Amino acid sequence: VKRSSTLNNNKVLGYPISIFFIVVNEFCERFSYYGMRAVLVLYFKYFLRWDNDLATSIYHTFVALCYLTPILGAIIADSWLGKFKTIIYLSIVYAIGQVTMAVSAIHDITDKDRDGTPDNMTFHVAMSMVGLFLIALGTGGIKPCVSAFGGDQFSEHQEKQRRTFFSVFYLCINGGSLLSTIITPILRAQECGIYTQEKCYSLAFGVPAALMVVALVVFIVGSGMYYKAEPQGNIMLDVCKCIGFAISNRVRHRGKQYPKRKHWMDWAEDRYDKLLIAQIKMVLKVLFLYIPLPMFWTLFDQKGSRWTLQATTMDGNFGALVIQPDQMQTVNPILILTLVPIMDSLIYPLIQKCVNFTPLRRMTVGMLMAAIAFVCAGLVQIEIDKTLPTFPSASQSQFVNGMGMALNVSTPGVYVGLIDSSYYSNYSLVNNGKIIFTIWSDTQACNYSREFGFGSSYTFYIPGNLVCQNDITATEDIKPNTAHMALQIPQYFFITAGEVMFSVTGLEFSYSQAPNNMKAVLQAGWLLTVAIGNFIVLIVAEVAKIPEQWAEYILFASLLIVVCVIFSIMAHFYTYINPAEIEAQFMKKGDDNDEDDKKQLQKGMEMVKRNSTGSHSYDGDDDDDERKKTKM
Ligand SMILES: CC(C)C[C@H](NC(=O)[C@@H](N)CC(C)C)C(=O)O
Repeated sequence: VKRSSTLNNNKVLGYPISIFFIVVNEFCERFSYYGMRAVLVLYFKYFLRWDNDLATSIYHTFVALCYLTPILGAIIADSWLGKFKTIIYLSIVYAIGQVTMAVSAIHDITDKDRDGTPDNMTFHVAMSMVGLFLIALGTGGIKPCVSAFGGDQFSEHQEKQRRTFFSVFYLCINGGSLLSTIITPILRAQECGIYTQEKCYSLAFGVPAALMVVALVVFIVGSGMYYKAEPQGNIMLDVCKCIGFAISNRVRHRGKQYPKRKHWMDWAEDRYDKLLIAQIKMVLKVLFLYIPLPMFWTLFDQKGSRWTLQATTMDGNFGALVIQPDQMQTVNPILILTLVPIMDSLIYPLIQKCVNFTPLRRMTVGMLMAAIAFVCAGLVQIEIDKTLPTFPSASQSQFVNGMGMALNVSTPGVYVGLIDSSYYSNYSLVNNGKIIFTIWSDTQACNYSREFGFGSSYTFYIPGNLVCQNDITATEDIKPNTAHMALQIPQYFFITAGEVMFSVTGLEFSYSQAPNNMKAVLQAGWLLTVAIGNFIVLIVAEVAKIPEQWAEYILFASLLIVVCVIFSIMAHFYTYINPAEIEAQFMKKGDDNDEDDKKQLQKGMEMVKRNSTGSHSYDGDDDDDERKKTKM
């Protein structure tokens, strides 16, 4: 009741103006986050000089932390500061973190001997770690609050608009991330510096830092237009105490002499408010439903690891466009930008005409799509395996020096090294396309050029009487990749279609099914499934150790199908609720006399009980009156 009366009336096309500031804020924040993340591993490797393993471990730890901190942000928002203030304060922390990263990447700060490399690496490492910690705290902390705060701007009867908002919100996430993952690698490739010119990581981190400041400013500008729900005390502490009491009370009253209660949480009724118990029941029902969900993210997040590695064994030549393996990941946000509007305006309404395509059904189909994507990945892997020998590592080449003197070999960006007489160089990694090597000794120098295909590997024999281009013979150790990267498009299509059905729907579902005072907490619970999904990738990759990559893809697909079946059974027994209506039954308590109180409480409890036994179903209709009839 309070909510509809305090929502401001500034609307455009039926949408509150305030959401404009929220979606722009999300666009800039995601630009900041994904832009920084895009160059992070390279920064670890080439600036901090870490090896691949350390760089990868710290990167994944950082990503996992970003999905664990939402719990903290949600607790602060729902129990203490409210969403608005939490977003402001944690955005400041976030922006400081981004600026810290940008400063940590200025090599000149400690480059006393001015040779282009930092002299006090401990300083840069320490600053980077502090920066990353603040970013994880900020980005994770605000994430559940921003989406829930956006949802708060709609009144109860604006269910359709709220659903569209979550779709637009998702578009902004992907628009921001797409733009930044294109821009920051370009910035990183620039050279900058005061004393010496080096790869410009400070600019690649600085622009995301600036965008985070813009995100904060935009959010503050909208301040006067937001509906700001007040936090209702330390709700999480109350929830924990209430659950604890219900369990201990149940254990204390084990005997047959004690009458059974319908729900184990009802054992808390002796001490706790019935409204709180009803709200906890709503949250627990949704959290229970979340249990199988991490498996979806386990598959989804392998786009950035396994699928990118798969792309390294493929041919990225698209004619006018040459795609690098890690650039294939941009197919996901590009497809999101196309698929979300198509799904919302065409596919969902069409399916809705034939079946009641409820949120949980959409999520189930989304999981199946992800499983199909991994079957596609497995099939592509089988194709690739037909074309791949096992030795040596792809995209590398070596030189064998047949001359009577030591030789130096280099190409722009790669110094193959000094090769002793009658000895061979290490394998060096070079780009695809035409590469010109400069070979020089004490007495002569020459250029040798050659076309390199994706993933190919060569050994070059430099004869004793080197004149150059025509004298060097090459053996092809590994043929160029022949499986084309376009083969990955179907798997990207399915995983992204799955993401739209699963993730966009899940975001809105988590909001709509949460009681008013725990909206951010449930959003954080949703994000926790992403964090757990990422840990499962690490565990399965470590434990399973499947020698054939295609078999690993099929294993993941099969696991998701099993989980999907379990989820669909659980979803079958879930009944959609309208938390506000249930809460309203309890809220009336203060207004009515005791007798009415009892009736209202009885009615509210009945409602929760009916809902928990699964006697009602979600009706995809957006008409408010109709919705009330079928849902309640
Ligand atoms: C919960 C997140 C995984 C959801 C969302 N991610 C996406 O929308 C991805 N399609 C982005 C892509 C660039 C990986 C997010 O909030 O970042």
